Amino acid sequence: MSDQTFHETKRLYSFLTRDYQSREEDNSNMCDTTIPPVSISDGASTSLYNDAYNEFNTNTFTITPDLPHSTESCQELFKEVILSWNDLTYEVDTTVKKTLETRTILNQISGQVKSGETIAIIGSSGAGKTTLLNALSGRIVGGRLSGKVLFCGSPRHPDCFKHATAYVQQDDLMHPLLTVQETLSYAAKLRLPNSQYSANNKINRVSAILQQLRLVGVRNTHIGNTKTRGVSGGERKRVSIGAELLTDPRLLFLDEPTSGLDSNSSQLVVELVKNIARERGIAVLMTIHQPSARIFNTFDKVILLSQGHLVYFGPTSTAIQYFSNIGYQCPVHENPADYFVDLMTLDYRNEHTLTESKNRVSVLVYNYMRYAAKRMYEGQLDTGQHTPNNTCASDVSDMTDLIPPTPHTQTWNCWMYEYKTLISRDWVNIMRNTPYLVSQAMQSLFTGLIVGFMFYYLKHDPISVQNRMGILYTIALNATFPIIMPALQAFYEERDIMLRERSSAVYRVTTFYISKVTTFMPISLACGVIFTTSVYFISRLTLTASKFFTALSVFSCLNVVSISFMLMIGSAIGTMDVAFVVAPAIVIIELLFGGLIANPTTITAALGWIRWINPVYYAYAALVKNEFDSQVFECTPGAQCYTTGEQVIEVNGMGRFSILQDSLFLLLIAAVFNTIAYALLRWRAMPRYIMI
Ligand SMILES: Nc1ncnc2c1ncn2[C@@H]1O[C@H](COP(=O)(O)OP(=O)(O)OP(=O)(O)O)[C@@H](O)[C@H]1O
Repeated sequence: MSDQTFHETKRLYSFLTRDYQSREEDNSNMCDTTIPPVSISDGASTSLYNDAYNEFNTNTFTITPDLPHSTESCQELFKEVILSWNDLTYEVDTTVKKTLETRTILNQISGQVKSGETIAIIGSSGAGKTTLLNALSGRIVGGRLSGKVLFCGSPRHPDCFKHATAYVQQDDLMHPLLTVQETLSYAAKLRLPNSQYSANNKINRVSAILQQLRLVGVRNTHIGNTKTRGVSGGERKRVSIGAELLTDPRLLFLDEPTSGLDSNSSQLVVELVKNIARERGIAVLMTIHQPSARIFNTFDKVILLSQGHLVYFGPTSTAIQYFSNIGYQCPVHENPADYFVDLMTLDYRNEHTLTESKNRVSVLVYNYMRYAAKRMYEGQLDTGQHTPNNTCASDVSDMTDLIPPTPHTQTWNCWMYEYKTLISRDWVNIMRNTPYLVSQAMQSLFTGLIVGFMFYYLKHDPISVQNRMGILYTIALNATFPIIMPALQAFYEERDIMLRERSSAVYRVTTFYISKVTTFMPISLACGVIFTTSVYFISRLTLTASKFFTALSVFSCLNVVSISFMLMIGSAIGTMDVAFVVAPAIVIIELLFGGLIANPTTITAALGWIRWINPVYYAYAALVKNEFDSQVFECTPGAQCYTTGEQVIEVNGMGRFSILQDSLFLLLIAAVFNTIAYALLRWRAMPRYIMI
């Protein structure tokens, strides 16, 4: 079918599917043939178009309408419409051969989902399934989205919509070291408002979800990931779904919930979701790539998409009949889903197959437009424009005793409760991360012993001056790379979970940020104490209580700066790969200008200022002052060497500030880094979704 035919078909469809009232007003125009039949040299398609046009005018459609006849179907009519969408179109700008082109990803998609209904969005890869799901769930970023989406009959309010709906992402981002029960319990603590749920209520809800999703047998098994063995893929998916169901959403979106699962697990996931949706009156919309025949038949309705166009939207039970009516009879032993997807897929093997498949898709799209227009004309296809009585305010508590009287008015729990829950979750996670803890402790002890014995038993001769400076610089260095890099990796994993949880407004950014600071700092400080103590005692740096504890305090300040720096990099940079290049590059500059490699007083003015913003310089200067203050060195008379520690401090350009001032500068830098990190994290967690 040519582009022109398609365009004309769309015009007709737009006209036919327009709001009933306005169409009534336009009917006279229709009789006056305002939209004339097109004449395009595209045989089959043109003829179909003209047939449809004439059919519409004479009202002699041949497609049998699938009116509900059974009792169950009649009940359908009384279900409330949770979400309806009309003429949903999504366009993005793409650059093709240096020219900017507009690409239409979704093309005038209309439909609706009712309470208790499970609808699958099916199509080949690139058909626009995820885009449609994102558009309906209010998670589209960038591009232009137009059309109308109504939630319970009203335009969506971002906050209310977020709290009343749930989205299960394709990747199950969860803490791998928590058990299934802990994962759900923490989700319940964070997501359910204390004003409506007591601690016991929350425990009961978790138990109910475990039972409903058949997770009781694995309740004490760790979630796991690619590195640690845990529950199976299907169980992990059910945990993800369970965490979302805890809040009793009115509408549940699932992006490819069966991807990566075997057919039995997929079947179980879909069936459980459908049963829970029915029981609780939740409307479910999910994308699915190529479901098995059994799974396909589980869905109440299907949305078949091809190249961003609607090919069929209606009951699963009538899909085969529909396709048969338009000339595509599904073979008896073939999986209908496979058959439909094959029909809707463009065949790129050669030019001939491509043209053929394009024509077929155009015909399918066109036929659906015709079918939809007729159904709408007869008042059977509700695109959700007429839902005046839908307020979604109906109390669904009679469906299950688990649902509280007002399930959708989530309010934030108090700051302290949220913080305590997050910190407790973090500590459980970190304490179970034995490889991380052991490697951090061993690294500190091992390098501490190596450095200590390298400079074993320092004397007070001129050579010991250089060794002392080397050892102090190593202490400063140890508070940079070994602290920043492992923490950065751990932070990225946490950050991704936070961004997912924040997209459902589970907790505040502040509580997340402070909980991270209070988790990472103690561990790095403990490692710092192990390292500094080993070095001090073995190498015999000046061993007085005051000098030792001062060195420990300076080291701790630099640790705090390093953790703040790590948080800033982790918040600023989108991906861990880039962060792992940027962070070391900056730390190397800090070390270069730290005061040992080049005397800071001799560095050119153009670069000399770097030391004033360099935490390593302040830490090293403080450690040098602490060690060399009041020291006397044995210097052979007539030889050129230091006789006092003060000379060392002065000559090496470390005497500008006192130890206290250096420490305060370190804390100031940490405060600046934390402020930037928090602002960036907030910005990153800010929703940029287009919601219509
Ligand atoms: N923001 C965007 N900019 C450019 N192209 C986009 C954008 N969003 C989606 N697309 C394109 O739109 C098409 C549909 O994407 P979508 O992810 O919805 O497909 P899908 O049906 O979910 O495919 P799959 O099953 O492979 O995930 C793809 O070709 C994709 O590249």
